[in-house]
Amino acid sequence: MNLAQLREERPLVHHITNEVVMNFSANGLLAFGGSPVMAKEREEVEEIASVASALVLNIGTIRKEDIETMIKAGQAANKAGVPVLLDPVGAGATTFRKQAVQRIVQEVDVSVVKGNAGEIAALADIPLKVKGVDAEEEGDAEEIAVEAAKRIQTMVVVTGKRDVISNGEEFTTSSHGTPLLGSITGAGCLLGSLMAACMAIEKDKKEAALFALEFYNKAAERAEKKAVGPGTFIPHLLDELGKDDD
Ligand SMILES: Nc1ncnc2c1ncn2[C@@H]1O[C@H](COP(=O)(O)OP(=O)(O)O)[C@@H](O)[C@H]1O
Ligand SMILES: Cc1ncsc1CCOP(=O)(O)O
Ligand SMILES: [Mg+2]
Repeated sequence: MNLAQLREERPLVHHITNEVVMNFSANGLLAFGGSPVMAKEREEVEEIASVASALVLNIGTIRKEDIETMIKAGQAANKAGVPVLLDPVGAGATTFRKQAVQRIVQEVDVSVVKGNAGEIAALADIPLKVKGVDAEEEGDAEEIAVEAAKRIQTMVVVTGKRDVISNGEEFTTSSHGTPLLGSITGAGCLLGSLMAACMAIEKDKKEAALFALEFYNKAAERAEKKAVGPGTFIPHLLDELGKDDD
């Protein structure tokens, strides 16, 4: 994965995402070196998705009418060869969310699904308890990642204390980061934006996902050292995302 190339090209990442994190994701992606655009009007999503360098579908505050919009955008991206990242936020919390993401993975050729253990387990119908948008128990992240990737036939990234990437046959684990990431909202969503930007530059999806995971979590480790709490962690994280990896 060539970070200098990413920062030179500034890939345009089209987001159909939740209202909670829009601003944070845009700022974090800009700091990293990408170019964000948030657009969810059904009339325009196909046009934007097909000229973007990557598409993020994040169901955090999804409403019924948004499902169709996400599918349209995803299919336009597929036609144009634009990679699609799905974040099944809160998929384990309600039947509505679970069915929405299950429909999206059926109708869109999703390049990578990234979520916490509870969300990925729900999407793949693997039993696990969840509460709201956070996983209540991590379960076996490796087992969930491999089984989910096998069932939905796409690359899966399970995030948490340990992050696991799997294609359904093998898995790779990464253990960087800080629990402070769990004290701010949008930490997972922003990781998805970075991963999508990396997929625009690096065609090997696993390499792109692993680079984004490690770069992001190492930036968070550096930010933690400078922060006094979640409030000051956020600006330090944004600053660290703009630096080179060590
Ligand atoms: N306890 C932890 N220790 C280190 N890193 C963590 C921890 N929990 C989450 N992370 C990191 O925070 C980011 C968001 O992960 P997670 O909290 O699972 O997502 P979400 O916010 O979508 O639930 C990931 O980069 C993950 O590696
Ligand atoms: C709190 C909340 N509620 C709906 S979407 C959202 C943001 C979730 O962000 P993340 O999954 O990155 O923690
Ligand atoms: Mg999340």
